Amino acid sequence: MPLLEINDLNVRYGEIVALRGVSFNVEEGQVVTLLGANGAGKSTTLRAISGLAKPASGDILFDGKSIAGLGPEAIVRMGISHVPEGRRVFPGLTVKENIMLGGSNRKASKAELSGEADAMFDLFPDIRKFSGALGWTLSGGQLQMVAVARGLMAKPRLLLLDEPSLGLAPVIVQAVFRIITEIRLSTTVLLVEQNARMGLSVADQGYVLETGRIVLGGKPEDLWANEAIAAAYLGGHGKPAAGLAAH
Ligand SMILES: Nc1ncnc2c1ncn2[C@@H]1O[C@H](COP(=O)(O)OP(=O)(O)OP(=O)(O)O)[C@@H](O)[C@H]1O
Repeated sequence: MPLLEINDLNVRYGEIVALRGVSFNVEEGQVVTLLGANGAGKSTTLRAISGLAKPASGDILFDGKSIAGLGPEAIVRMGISHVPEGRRVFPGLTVKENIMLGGSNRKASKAELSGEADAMFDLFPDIRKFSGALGWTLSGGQLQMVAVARGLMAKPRLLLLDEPSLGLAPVIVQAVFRIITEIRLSTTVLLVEQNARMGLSVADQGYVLETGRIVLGGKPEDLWANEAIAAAYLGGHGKPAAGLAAH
């Protein structure tokens, strides 16, 4: 049984149809990457899974149980943690306190959460020096690491990661993706990325969304071989980008 099963999912924002008949599975232990241009529906897919967007129809099964329409708190308690785009951190708290907040869904004591947050800095050494600081100024990459560390504090069975590379310099993107390769050793990951090269480099399976529909899916090596993946990024004109073709 897949850990996550999405069947014929439709999501609307008022008149706007954001997802049309989206179906795919995520097997336990896999990294699955959703690719697609701006507005294709990638974030909406994650929002529907984590309970932030209500499906108009279709179903979402997690570990065999329907979670479609449940609220975000119930869903996080079941073991799904969502790291949204935008890396929101709370400026009135230290970096460590920001990370500890991610564990507030669990029954763990403050001391346990504190110990686990300290251990997170082994995975994210770049932000260790900010651990206890107030009034910190973090770079985009460091904010992203705080957001991912916070998501991991929920000890999720499934981590939803929305565009972790957005706006980051290439060297920082590589650091973030190195962390994903470590996370995947213990956690199933559903990743949204516009950076196809990076997104597929860590994936077992990839899907391309276009205007709310899955137009292509498969193993990374098969997707690379298909010009449609380039087309998805070039507005559907089918001209392969040099970077993609060179893979
Ligand atoms: N809160 C909202 N209200 C109305 N329409 C929305 C809302 N959020 C998203 N949409 C619309 O739903 C569609 C899918 O958006 P979504 O954010 O899921 O795409 P995306 O692939 O994640 O793109 P991006 O990378 O820009 O976030 C788009 O047409 C978008 O304009």
